[in-house]
Amino acid sequence: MIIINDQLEDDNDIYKSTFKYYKQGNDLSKCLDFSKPESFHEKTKRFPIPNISNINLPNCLILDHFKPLHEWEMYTPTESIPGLIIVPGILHQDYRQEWFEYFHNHLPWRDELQLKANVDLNRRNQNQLRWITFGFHHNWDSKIYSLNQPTCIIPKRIDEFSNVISRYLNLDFQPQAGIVNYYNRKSSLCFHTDHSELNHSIPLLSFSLGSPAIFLIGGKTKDSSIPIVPIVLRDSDLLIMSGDSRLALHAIAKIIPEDDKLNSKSICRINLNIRQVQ
Ligand SMILES: O=C(O)CCC(=O)C(=O)O
Ligand SMILES: [Fe+2]
Repeated sequence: MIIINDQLEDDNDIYKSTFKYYKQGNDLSKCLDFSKPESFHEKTKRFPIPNISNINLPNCLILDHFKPLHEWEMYTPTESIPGLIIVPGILHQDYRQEWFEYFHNHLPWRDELQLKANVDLNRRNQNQLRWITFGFHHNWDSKIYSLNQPTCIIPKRIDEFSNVISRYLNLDFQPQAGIVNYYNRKSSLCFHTDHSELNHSIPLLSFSLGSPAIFLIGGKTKDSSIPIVPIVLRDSDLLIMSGDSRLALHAIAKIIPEDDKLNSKSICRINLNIRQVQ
């Protein structure tokens, strides 16, 4: 009897079953996929990009890496929790590999940035890397940011990236903390919310590099009536979690490796997640 009850509970957890469904299968037919217009045209609303004729970011070395602003497209899914924004493919094709390599081969080994990681960064074991954090560090157990740490270092490229996005999209955003997530073809990330930051009215920026992934986003709690929306996040897609979506449950159910010969331990997707804490 008890076993049957347990089974029922599992089946009733739509978050668990949806995650399992997308983790196990390769069914992309219900996903919003911004590389396939027929998959998203009727399920998203497109809104205009702010009209900024010239942006002046002194010494910004990476501005040329982005597509010109008039080529950016901004969408919000009509069924998802409000406030979720997707800006697909913001980098020029020529720079995408270079950005992946920067986060894969360069950033983690920069001692002076006072990074934290799931591994000993002195050992340079790339394939074991799952995450690094920068800026105000987050205590995973207490879920509290160390706001009194003596220095809060934001890597220059990430600071410039945040500035370009804020200026282009007219956001009031200061990068103060962040995580870089490293995924291999077998990796996934369970449903969670990001609520440790003190000010939830400020959006969170999430930038994907490398292999596509199935991202799921639902409501703020599992008993919410808001549907879980599956979205394929591809190389150089920007996701902004603002408004209600800032505190929504979200997950990465599956990585879709594009190269079948890829070693199962090799990092094939990287996500940069930048937050303003206070
Ligand atoms: O990898 C992703 O796209 C999501 C990462 C994420 O949700 C997080 O770091 O909190
Ligand atoms: Fe998250």
